[in-house]
Amino acid sequence: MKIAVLPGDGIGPEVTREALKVLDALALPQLTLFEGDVGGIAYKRHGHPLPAETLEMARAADAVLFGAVGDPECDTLPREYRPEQAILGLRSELGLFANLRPAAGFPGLEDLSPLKPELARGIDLLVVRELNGDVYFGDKGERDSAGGREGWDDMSYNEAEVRRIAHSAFRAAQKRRKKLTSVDKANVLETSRIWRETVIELAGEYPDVELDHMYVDNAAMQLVRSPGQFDVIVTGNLFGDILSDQASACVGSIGLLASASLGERTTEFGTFGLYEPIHGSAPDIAGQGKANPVAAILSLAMLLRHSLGRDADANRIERAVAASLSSEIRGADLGGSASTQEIGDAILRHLQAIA
Ligand SMILES: NC(=O)c1ccc[n+]([C@@H]2O[C@H](COP(=O)([O-])OP(=O)(O)OC[C@H]3O[C@@H](n4cnc5c(N)ncnc54)[C@H](O)[C@@H]3O)[C@@H](O)[C@H]2O)c1
Ligand SMILES: CC(C)[C@H](C(=O)O)[C@@H](O)C(=O)O
Ligand SMILES: [Mg+2]
Repeated sequence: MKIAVLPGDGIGPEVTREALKVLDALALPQLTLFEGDVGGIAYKRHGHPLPAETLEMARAADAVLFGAVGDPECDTLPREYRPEQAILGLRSELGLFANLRPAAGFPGLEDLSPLKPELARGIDLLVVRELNGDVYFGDKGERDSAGGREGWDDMSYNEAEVRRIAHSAFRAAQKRRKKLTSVDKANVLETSRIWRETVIELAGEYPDVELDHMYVDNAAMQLVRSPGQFDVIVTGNLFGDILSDQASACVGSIGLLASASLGERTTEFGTFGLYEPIHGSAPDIAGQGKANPVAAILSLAMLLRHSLGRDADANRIERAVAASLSSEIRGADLGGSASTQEIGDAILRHLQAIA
């Protein structure tokens, strides 16, 4: 089993270190780790945020464990050299079109959510975010206009792109509470009209799944008003990015939510994938030991489940995280004072107790 570890920038290396501690404690046989540079650190060391050797390392692995990219010192570079291009490049080069972002309330954290505790307790949803298309990957640029410099980004989705992510979402719903909400802006966008019509066409193949549609503005509102109504949400790249950060705040902190990015490639043990927290490099707290490593540790659990076929280990990690959170060892993001390392150590202790 080969895992490519790409810690990246800012808090990426800090949270990835804690995830690797947990992985180490599992003492998996025949596991090889490869570590590569990605993001701002890769630009500074190799002149490119996604060096060819990093991409090759990712390709050759069964799974990629990714930290975060983003470095304020790189913000004024031409777009192709900016750290964020590295994660976009990995997602598209590796064909990872389905981004699963689960958000569920943790016992003991209800009072830390900005929502009423009874609402926070009811959150158990999965955002299935399309990851290879939309306005992220359309043509873009800058041109002159009567109003001065004008930036433009093409937004598009074709039927094939919608179909493959919709299949992923319907299948995910079948394994959960069988309810799928497709989120779009079909009252305004042609992209969304094709999206909605294509999802409806596919629904006939999944008669056991209840499908509804919601405009994204309403979805953002419903997510804070009554999040318990959602089971699986399927949406495009941009809307999924925004709604998943919002869902994380409803649960309690962006430091809690993990993600899996999957495509069609399978490995000897499962599905090839890239696993990362939904948060970024958090330059405002980097290097201070304040980052919550839970999202990174839960991303490792998703890696074990989807790419390495190790469900029991994944479940054990998830139980250890839940136990640790309810034991009130929490970081600054959750009103506590535990450091990144102390949170990792606490999870490790719970993991060993669960064995
Ligand atoms: N997948 C990725 O690598 C990824 C994702 C999002 C943002 N980014 C990049 O990260 C940089 C910073 O972006 P941003 O500030 O908008 O988003 P961010 O997610 O990095 O941070 C948003 C806020 O949440 C806090 N936060 C994030 N993760 C946390 C954690 N684990 N524990 C405690 N607090 C945490 C931060 O301190 C900050 O106040 C930018 O360069 C951005 O492009 C990268
Ligand atoms: C850094 C950025 C390109 C990325 C995205 O928008 O997909 C991030 O916000 C995320 O959620 O993974
Ligand atoms: Mg995001």
